[in-house]
Amino acid sequence: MCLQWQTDLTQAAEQVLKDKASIQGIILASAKSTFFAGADLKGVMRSQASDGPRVFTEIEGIKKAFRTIETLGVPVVSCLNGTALGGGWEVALIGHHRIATANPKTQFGLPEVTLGLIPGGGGITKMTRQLGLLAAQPYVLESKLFGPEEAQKLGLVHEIVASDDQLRPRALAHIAAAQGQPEAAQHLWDRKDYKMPGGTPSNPKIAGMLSVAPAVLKQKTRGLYPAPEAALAAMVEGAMVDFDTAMRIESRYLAGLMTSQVARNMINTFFFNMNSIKGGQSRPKAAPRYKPQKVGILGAGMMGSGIAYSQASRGIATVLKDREAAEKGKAYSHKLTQKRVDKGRMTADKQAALLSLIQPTASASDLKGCDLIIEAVFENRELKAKVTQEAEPMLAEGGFFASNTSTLPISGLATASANANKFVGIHFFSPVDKMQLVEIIRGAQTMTRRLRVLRLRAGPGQVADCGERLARFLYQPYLWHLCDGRRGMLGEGIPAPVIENLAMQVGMPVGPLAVLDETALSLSVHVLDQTREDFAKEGKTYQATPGELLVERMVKEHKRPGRAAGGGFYDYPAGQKKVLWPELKTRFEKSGVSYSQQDIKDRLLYRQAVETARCLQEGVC
Ligand SMILES: CCCCCCCCCCCCC[C@H](O)CC(=O)SCCNC(=O)CCNC(=O)[C@H](O)C(C)(C)COP(=O)(O)OP(=O)(O)OC[C@H]1O[C@@H](n2cnc3c(N)ncnc32)[C@H](O)[C@@H]1OP(=O)(O)O
Repeated sequence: MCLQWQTDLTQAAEQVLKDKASIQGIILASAKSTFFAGADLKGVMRSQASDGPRVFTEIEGIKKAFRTIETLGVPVVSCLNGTALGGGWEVALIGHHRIATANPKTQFGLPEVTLGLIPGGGGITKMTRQLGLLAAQPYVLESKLFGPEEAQKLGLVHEIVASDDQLRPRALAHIAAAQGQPEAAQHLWDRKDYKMPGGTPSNPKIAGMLSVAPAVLKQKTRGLYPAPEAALAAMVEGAMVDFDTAMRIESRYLAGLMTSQVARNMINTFFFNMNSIKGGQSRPKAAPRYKPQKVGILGAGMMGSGIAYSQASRGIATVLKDREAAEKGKAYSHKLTQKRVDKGRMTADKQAALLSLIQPTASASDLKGCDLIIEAVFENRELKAKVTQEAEPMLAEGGFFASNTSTLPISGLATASANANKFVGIHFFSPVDKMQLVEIIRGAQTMTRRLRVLRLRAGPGQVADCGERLARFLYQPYLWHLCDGRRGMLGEGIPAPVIENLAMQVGMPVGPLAVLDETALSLSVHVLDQTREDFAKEGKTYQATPGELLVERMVKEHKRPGRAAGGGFYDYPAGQKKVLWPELKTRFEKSGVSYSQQDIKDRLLYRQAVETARCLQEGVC
């Protein structure tokens, strides 16, 4: 929906109006494999708050042309050969009759709110009038997309054809059959006898539900996303007025959002940046994709067991080695898959096939022939060196070795390896089966080519390539510094519930103290001890931060090592929700400490911004 398209649309609408007498019907079709991708998001990115009035006029201009076509008095048929999203679906909705090609890859719907916008090209008004205020909500407020079959069930598509070449003949046949039938040239909502399915907001049942809808929505958005709130308002306000006024209400809300910083940020992040990542922007262009045939995992703790699951679920033969816990580690994959089997999301056969790929063992000789071995043992240099030296000789010709360490410098660990140039960090995140990020860390001697191959091999999702940043890694120091600031606040005497709640209010999924509990306070203390030792070896003294000292007290003095060990900043009563450890109040809170909620929010976010900028500066990609 770029400017050129807007001009062409206006001209086409003026033309059909002139030629009205000689037109029997109109076919909307696309010359591309995608039917229509909607508003020009690059154009939206360029808009500023001061463009509001102009954007409102543009939106209204587009909808006036839509209206000219759909109220001309002739049947309009949309031939949907492919995906129609956002403004693209709104174009499809001009048609009184919609025919789609059967294709499981085709997507229809209104993704606007995921981009900080609303379907203000008629999408809200028309979907609400077609489906009703309640049934339309998932499609408008939650951007639920749907394929041709679901569209047909919803009455949004009227015919499905097997192939694109059948679209035009079917459309022509429909137009021929519709001659002399005025209702075939009219939308449902333009008919005199139209009634909104389920009722309008004046219906007491609907009114009751609508009275709680803003609160329910706010619980989900925490008031941080303006688009879903605007979409709900446009739906409800629009349902109380005539069609044209409803369309204008939509346009007003959309113009405000389209020229907002929030929408620009969301479009940039969730569309353009995500597309670049998915398209492998930083991957080498020429290197072929590669999948290891056999992977060895050393250590069947929480991380090792999760990594074994992640490899096996991608069809990779996996050897899980642990002196005592290998069977237990494999049982973790059984537990994960059993939940899916129980819910009918996985067949028992598929579960059995996945589990058969995991070979638990206590013997290093079973690692023979692995083309990748990932060490995931306890964060202890001596232990890591020992298992590296034991396992490395088992690697297949050309194979390489990786450490899943989250805290220890790769170059240092690589000194235990006979092939430091084939030694890298592959850092998975906990819980491995859920977390998309995998961090690849180059040691000082890691061959770049090795790293490139690895980036194509790596785990579940996105990969960050970071050199050995600040002698630790990308995400870990990121989290470290963030959490350090936050636990430091607790040390200043700020009440723990205030820190946790304000973090959630700025958009974090859980509070920082909860995150620290998950990653284990004992791990932080272990790193602190190791850092002190490292400094001491160089004749220096490490000055621990207030945050580090607080966690050290939690672990060493109060015996609160974290969630896995039964409790940390939180208590975890069995079968109940976690609660903040009541003694935090007496041990850390300082009565009379003064703080501003806004300052705390800013501190939480500034730290994140500074760390992100530092990553960019250091070329992490
Ligand atoms: C001054 C302010 C200007 C104001 C403009 C006023 C316009 C007014 C319009 C108002 C009325 C309508 C309002 C409407 O309700 C709002 C919207 O429509 S929001 C947009 C909703 N659409 C989407 O979210 C779809 C986005 N696209 C996709 O999901 C996918 O591209 C696809 C359609 C599923 C196709 O996928 P693929 O085949 O894999 O193709 P690619 O994704 O690789 O895309 C190829 C290429 O095209 C670029 N591109 C795709 N869609 C858009 C887009 N909507 N805007 C801009 N560019 C788009 C994509 O980035 C790729 O580019 P490349 O990487 O090759 O450079």
